[in-house]
Amino acid sequence: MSIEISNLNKAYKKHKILENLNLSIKEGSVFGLLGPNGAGKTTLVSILNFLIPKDNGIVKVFGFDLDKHANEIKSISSYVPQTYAFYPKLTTYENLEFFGALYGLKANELKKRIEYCIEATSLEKYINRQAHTYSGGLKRRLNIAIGLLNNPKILYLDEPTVGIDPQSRKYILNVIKNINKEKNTTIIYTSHYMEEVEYLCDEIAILDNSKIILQEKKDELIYKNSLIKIIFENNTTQEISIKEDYEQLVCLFYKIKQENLKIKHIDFGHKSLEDMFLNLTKQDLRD
Ligand SMILES: Nc1ncnc2c1ncn2[C@@H]1O[C@H](COP(=O)(O)OP(=O)(O)OP(=O)(O)O)[C@@H](O)[C@H]1O
Repeated sequence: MSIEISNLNKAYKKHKILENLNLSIKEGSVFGLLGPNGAGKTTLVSILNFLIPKDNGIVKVFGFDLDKHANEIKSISSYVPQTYAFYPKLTTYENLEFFGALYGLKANELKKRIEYCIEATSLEKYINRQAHTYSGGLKRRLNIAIGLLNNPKILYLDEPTVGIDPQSRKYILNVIKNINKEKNTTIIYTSHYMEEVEYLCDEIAILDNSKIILQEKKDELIYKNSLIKIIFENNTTQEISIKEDYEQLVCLFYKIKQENLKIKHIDFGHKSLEDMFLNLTKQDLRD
């Protein structure tokens, strides 16, 4: 396991943000952490990255205990925050040199790491341009490039595609997929873009009311929410959830046979992740 959390608690005064939270994340997975505004996603990721302390609970990262092995955990983790975390007056190369030096990387190794980070995020053309001149998509890619400098085994990405166009978003999602595939890096990905999470992640958890209310492999989630839509020749349609309405499905096929109903088209799909999310978390605003 890359992350094992048991009975994690965090509160601000009397406001409980995380309450007896349990979570396990497998090594090498791309893990989507979802939740409504204010659910506690950033709080959880911040605890895992030593930005804020937990109140109590046991947290292990690659077997290292958060309370006892901070240095070991920091050396294998990297956190890419929602905000831009680079110097706008520096170029890509200068930013990477600066942050690489902070990791203590020496000349030769630093050069190699910088080359890898530039290639992984396709920033070759921009290495000598000051970061403040970049588009939103390039800035996001530079943020990720900096996050790769320490060759992390676990990479936290907090809403890395906010405020950029669909082309840049797709590009960044593929960059993330490649990092995971090439290096088996565990990716913890928070986002409000459900279609992104569906495209990228192999496992999904939803945080709400200070607890994990769902954790499921994506394929399993899709299977459980499969829908069959039958359109009849008289243009009436019937949509049936295969898992929930099994009896209804059998009755329908019985009726089709008995009444010799003519089918124009059968569609097979699944509920969108957004529908599943709203179903579970309900529609009322949190913040
Ligand atoms: N320093 C703080 N003091 C008091 N309350 C805080 C503090 N930091 C966060 N909170 C509260 O903790 C809750 C969880 O916040 P957090 O930022 O972790 O949520 P989130 O799931 O990341 O939300 P979003 O999707 O909007 O980014 C919110 O209600 C927030 O107002």
